[in-house]
Amino acid sequence: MLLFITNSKILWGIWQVLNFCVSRTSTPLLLATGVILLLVRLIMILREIRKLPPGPWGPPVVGYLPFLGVRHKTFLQLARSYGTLFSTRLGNQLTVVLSDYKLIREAFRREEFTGRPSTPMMHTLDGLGIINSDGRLWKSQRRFLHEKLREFGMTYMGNGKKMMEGRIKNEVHDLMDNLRRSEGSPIDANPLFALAVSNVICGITMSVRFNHGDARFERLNFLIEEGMRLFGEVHYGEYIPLYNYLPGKAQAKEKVAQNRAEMFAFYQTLIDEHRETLDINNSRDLIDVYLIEIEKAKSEGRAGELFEGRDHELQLKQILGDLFSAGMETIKSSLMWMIVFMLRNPDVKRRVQEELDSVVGRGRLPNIEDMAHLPYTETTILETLRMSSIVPLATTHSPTRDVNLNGYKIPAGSQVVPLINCVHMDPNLWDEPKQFNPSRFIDDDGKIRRPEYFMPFGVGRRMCLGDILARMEMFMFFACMMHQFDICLEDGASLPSLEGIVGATIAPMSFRVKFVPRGAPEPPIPIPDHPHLRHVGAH
Ligand code: HEM
Repeated sequence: MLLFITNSKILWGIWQVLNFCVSRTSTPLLLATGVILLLVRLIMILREIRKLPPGPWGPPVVGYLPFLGVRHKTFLQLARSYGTLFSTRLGNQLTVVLSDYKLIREAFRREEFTGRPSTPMMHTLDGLGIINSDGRLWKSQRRFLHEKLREFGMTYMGNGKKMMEGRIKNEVHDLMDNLRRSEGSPIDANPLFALAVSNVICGITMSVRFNHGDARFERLNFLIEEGMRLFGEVHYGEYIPLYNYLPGKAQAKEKVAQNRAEMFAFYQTLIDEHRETLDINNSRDLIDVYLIEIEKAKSEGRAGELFEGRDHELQLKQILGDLFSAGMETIKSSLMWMIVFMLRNPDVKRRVQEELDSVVGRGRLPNIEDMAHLPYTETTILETLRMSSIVPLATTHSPTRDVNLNGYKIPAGSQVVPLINCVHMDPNLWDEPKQFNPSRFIDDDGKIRRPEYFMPFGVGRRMCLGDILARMEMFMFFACMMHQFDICLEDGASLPSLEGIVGATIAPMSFRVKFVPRGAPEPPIPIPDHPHLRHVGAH
């Protein structure tokens, strides 16, 4: 049945042939011709299907969509039944799921897998930015951002590293102060971590820093959270376009667009302010870098080619949005998971604190230089990333042409997802994968080892662009928090759940925690602001 519906063009052709025959021939001959044609077509379609990876197929139109539930969990179950490369149809989208790390690596290092699927949501975003763009625009933007972000300190080397450490330290100090203000009473730490992490990425991209309680920051966060919720509401429309025309769904989609417009208006104000004070020989942040690039292209007469002919400022605004959403939620969720795992594993917590006390001492805060001497602290972060797999399906890839993978055909335009949570919990790769054990990342001579099946940042050509920043940030926030505070539950409270909330990332469910200062409180160390950083809002 599914085959007949999905091949309506063929049916139409057959119908035409039959009509033609009716007018010229007798009924039995007509029927025989029709049946033969249908059988031939059926065989051709079945042959095509046999080339696809195996997998479950659902009813016509909706496919496996009604049985999907929580995607990464359902895919994990299906991988157990159908193997490490399976496919299924979700609405009108063929989805291919990879859960073998070698296969994921093999696929994602190939140019053909750098495409993004063409879905209604992608159309809303207009293929702009970095995360949802593909083809030449993505390639040029990836190269450009890679180079420019290194200049802003997303590197482990040289002055850039120092500059980035300075920025992060500012936010670490602020966060420590805010946590200390709670005076050891139970709090929901989520908003404080969100603020600190946002300030790092907003500093790099727009020279903006928000203070606690800032209305603009709260609005931005609200828009992002509402965006996620609305995206969930219209999610089925990604697979069945007609779904978005159901009552209520069109409004949700409209609201997504309105929210995006409001965020873009915020970015536009900052772009305009930057343009007024632009010094083309000295870029303060990523907005300046883009404005200088635009000016340069204009003066060299190649403005029309810049960003593959797309609107320059729209592209810049989408880049700002992409980096804010990619760089904020991921790190905040990871840090919140670190707190969860520390509460659930007091022995690990104690060992991290012992290591910090013996290597760093109590007289100063940890810094990036200490990272190399704190293997247990670092591997506690790695183990958190492994167990939480906060981006379990990475971002969806889509082959730009029909490709062959492991003997199967992966058609152009299909959706290809890596099942990172499956790789991270595979008992054939990890000893007792459900146990929280940072030492698994430390080899016999005490060195940290990152096996190739550890892939929290994805792999290949579209691997995370912010992994260096993420590692630095997570280390600084986590090490300083553990150095300064004992993390405890309020009396009688149960341990926070390992079940996460599925949104853009998998974040821990809300919980309250006490930050009890350890030893003498650290005197605040004044660190000069980045010269261009603007403070927004009231303390
Ligand atoms: C714990 C923190 C983070 C994790 C776990 C993480 C994970 C990921 C993953 C799994 C992908 C998709 C890879 C793929 O599709 O194959 C990705 C893409 C991306 N990430 Fe991250 N990320 C983190 C932090 C950051 C930060 C701080 C930034 C900001 C600079 C960032 C920027 C990006 C961008 C721009 C992409 C898209 C790259 C592209 O499409 O070419 N990420 N990240």
